[in-house]
Amino acid sequence: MQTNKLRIGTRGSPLALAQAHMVEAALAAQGVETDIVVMSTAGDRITDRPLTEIGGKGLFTQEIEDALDDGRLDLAVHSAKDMPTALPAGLGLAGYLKREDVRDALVTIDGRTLADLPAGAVVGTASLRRGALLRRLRPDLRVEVFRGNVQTRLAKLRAGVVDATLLALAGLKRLGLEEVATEILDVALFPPAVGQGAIAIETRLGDERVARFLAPALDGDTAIALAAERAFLAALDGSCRTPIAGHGIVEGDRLRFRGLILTPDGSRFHETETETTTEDAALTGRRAGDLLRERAGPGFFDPA
Ligand SMILES: NCc1[nH]cc(CCC(=O)O)c1CC(=O)O
Repeated sequence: MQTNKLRIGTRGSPLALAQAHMVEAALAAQGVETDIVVMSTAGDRITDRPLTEIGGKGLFTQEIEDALDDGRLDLAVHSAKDMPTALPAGLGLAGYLKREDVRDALVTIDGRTLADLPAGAVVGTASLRRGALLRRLRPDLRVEVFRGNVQTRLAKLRAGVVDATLLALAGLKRLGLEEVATEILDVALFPPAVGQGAIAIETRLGDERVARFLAPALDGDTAIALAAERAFLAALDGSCRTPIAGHGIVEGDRLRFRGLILTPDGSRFHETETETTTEDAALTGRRAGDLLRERAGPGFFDPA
């Protein structure tokens, strides 16, 4: 028998599942029935090497996108932060749920804040951006590569493998773990990754049926901010090897955008801040990216 349920593809981590359930709930609110299909990706299976070594962001999306492309799925739910700027032919981001808090949180076991951590304390993070921002503020700390999903990282922290870790507050909130955050870091000091806090919904381009069902669940301001941020990332040709932060804030018909690139050791950085109309979001992001690339000059991202 033919079923009209929409099939939602997701990774199987607790955070991915929580996010898929949020999309499911948004669709259920309009009477749209769904099935959640859990898929494993290369990024989930390879957990013993830094992501930069295995080769990029598509790692967490390939298997899901293949299933979307050949019709086994109708939509896929992702953390916007984990989505490459270029998607496979025939697929696109239909939009985003309303964005959660974009900030990073420091987590320590004993309640010490970033300022309280002693010299030499070990901070685990897999993110080049967090590592570079951390080194810029506290060059006396030791930053170590630290992978695994949110629960795995918290378990390593409790086991004493590291003294502290940095996680997206959005993820902690969605997992009901907000209270583990020791310190919520200000965006001025710790600007977020492009897309942080936003849940992206990927669909087949031209699938009008799915687009119609999704439309009421999507948030316009989030889409504007993300258009600027993702254009910024694309202009910088941002790979996993580049510490980049980009943050768009929409207020009425105005968009404020801040972009930052750093060397991995945090010693050098270039930053830009602009305000434009929301209509120019993608252009604003692209110009900011071009500007920083030009200012940084060739070689900025190449390890010396
Ligand atoms: N790369 C993993 C990832 N992708 C999205 C989030 C958090 C949720 C979000 O940013 O929406 C996380 C975990 C983290 O950074 O702590």
